[in-house]
Amino acid sequence: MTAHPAGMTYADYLQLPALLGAQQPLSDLHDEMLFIVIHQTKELWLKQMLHEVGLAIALVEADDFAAAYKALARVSRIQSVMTLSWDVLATMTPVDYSRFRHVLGTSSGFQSAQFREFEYRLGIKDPRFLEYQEGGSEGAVRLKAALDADSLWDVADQARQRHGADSWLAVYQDPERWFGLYQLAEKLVDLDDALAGWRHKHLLTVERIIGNKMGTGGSAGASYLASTLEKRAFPELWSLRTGL
Ligand code: HEM
Ligand SMILES: N[C@@H](CC(=O)c1ccccc1NC=O)C(=O)O
Repeated sequence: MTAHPAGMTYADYLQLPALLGAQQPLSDLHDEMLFIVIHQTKELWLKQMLHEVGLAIALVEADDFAAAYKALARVSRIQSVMTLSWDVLATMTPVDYSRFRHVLGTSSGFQSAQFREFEYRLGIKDPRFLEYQEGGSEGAVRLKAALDADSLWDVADQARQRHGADSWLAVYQDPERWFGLYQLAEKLVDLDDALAGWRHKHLLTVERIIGNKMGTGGSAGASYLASTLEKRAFPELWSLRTGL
């Protein structure tokens, strides 16, 4: 219900009845609440990061680099918070988790449409992950749109060409000349760096909590997650460094 601003309360504005009514553990075990809260928080932060990345893409297309840096700097700060939150989850012991893990069934992080949309919007586009979404669902529709749209990498690379820089290597060889592009590229590296840091903490936390058990989503578990550590949204910005 939307209240008139004069009668607006904290709970109305933040829709707390809906938000705080959405934690419904399926077991009566204490730690399942933590598991739900961590994951819901992560989905909220992903929502905010997608909001910022969408803005950054439009700003880079409009050649407003300074405003784009601001949105991207916010994304990397949110990524830091997400990476730190693994330490909260790691207070859950293997036995605590194993007691309610069965309620999860075959659900898993593979099905996080927003995580995949974030990867797609940056430029990590593996269409196989579309299969994990239920056909016609909001997640599936958004994910398909993200797969087809220009990514942050696409628009950054178009900006480089528009400004007449021969290559990203040339930008890094003369950062003063290409200052706007150089700063933009370093913001992209910050995002990729933070994403790899998040993946690494996920792997360590998983090893700590389930060892080498298989994942509920059907993967081999820790060894699958280890294979994702090599993923980069902006591989060219990493490889060019060898030539500097
Ligand atoms: C006890 C805690 C957790 C365990 C044991 C765990 C385990 C796993 C495993 C084994 C996978 C591979 C898919 C599968 O076979 O299930 C996976 C994927 C994933 N998990 Fe977790 N996870 C945990 C917590 C989290 C949390 C807190 C988040 C988010 C903040 C998360 C996000 C994801 C994402 C996004 C994927 C897909 C990764 C990719 O394909 O690159 N997981 N997780
Ligand atoms: N894949 C995890 C389960 C899991 O973590 C999960 C289950 C349901 C909702 C979110 C989850 N988080 C990320 O994988 C496991 O194998 O135990």
